[in-house]
Amino acid sequence: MNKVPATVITGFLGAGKTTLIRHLIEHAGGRRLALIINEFGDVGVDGALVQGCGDEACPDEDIIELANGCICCTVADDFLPTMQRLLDRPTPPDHIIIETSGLALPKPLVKAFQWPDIRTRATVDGVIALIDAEALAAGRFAHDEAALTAARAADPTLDHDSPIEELFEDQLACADLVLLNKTDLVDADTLATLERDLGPQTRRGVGIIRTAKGAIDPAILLGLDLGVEEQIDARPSHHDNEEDHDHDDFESFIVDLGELGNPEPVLATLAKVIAAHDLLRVKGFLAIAGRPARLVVQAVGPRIQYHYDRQWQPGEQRASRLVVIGRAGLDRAAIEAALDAQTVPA
Ligand SMILES: Nc1nc2c(ncn2[C@@H]2O[C@H](COP(=O)(O)OP(=O)(O)OP(=O)(O)O)[C@@H](O)[C@H]2O)c(=O)[nH]1
Repeated sequence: MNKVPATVITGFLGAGKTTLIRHLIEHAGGRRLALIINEFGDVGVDGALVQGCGDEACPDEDIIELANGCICCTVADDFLPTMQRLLDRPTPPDHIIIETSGLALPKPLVKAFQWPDIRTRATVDGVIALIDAEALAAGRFAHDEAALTAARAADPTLDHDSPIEELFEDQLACADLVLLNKTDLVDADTLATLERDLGPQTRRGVGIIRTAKGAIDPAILLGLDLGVEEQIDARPSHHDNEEDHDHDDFESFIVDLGELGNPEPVLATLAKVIAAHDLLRVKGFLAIAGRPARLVVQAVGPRIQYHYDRQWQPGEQRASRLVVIGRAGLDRAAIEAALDAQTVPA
């Protein structure tokens, strides 16, 4: 029996995974794709952004959201039953695309393909890691050398990089192909330096391809046919000796707001909040008073992007909802109060 190939898309928060997947669906070339989308927060922003963008290649019922925390920690409860249901269908999809949350380790997910009921019917075609070139150039995945040296001086047994750096390294070490994305945001010299520095962090023979907005021919990504689950044990991870990897280093919550005033002051406030609380990621939908369309807001570190994506539907509640993700210990009350001050009185 032919196994259904599955491609795992990994990459830190905001690297461009959903954008890449939209591009894949829009250029599927006759393949019937199923998507499994996993988000750290549980608002389902990514699913909402992919729905309807390629009905023939991937109708909405083939987009499955796993919003119960990071997929790497809920493999048995969420991921395996989902895979089983997909594979049990009378006509399973031609290819399964799995978007892991930006804080997920890809290795436990690939290992799930070793489970008896899955390994006979599906295989990991390849693991693709996306990197935000702008964030990498800004040093956002590197540890603070001074802080680490001080911590090691206090505790010589300490063998712990920053949690972000560990995740970044794990995602990279698991990849069969690396996409250095957001090349439109950095200059050519910087890109060349990034590529040179990334080389030694990837496994031998792994290619690094430059992309902008995830625009790449799906034929390059899909059909690698590597059977990664057979070799995954040889790929190193910082978390190999841990029973259970938890995400205590990070925190996420949802801010629910009503209708907001003019977008400019709202976005200016958001920029201040992100800087003041060193937020990693903010995304969601805003209802702007007097505007018939909803405003999609996407912030990755300090960079905020936004656009109106569609009209509010009849019967749909005009409300604003943002997922906020940062390092553990966020001052939730202060963040909510600052954003709530932008709400217009009902
Ligand atoms: N300028 C630029 N922006 C990009 C590119 N790729 C993605 N983006 C933007 O970066 C933001 C995050 O992109 P997503 O595709 O949502 O990233 P993600 O990796 O799915 O994010 P999480 O699921 O939250 O981890 C969005 O505003 C995208 O429009 C790119 O190549 N260039």
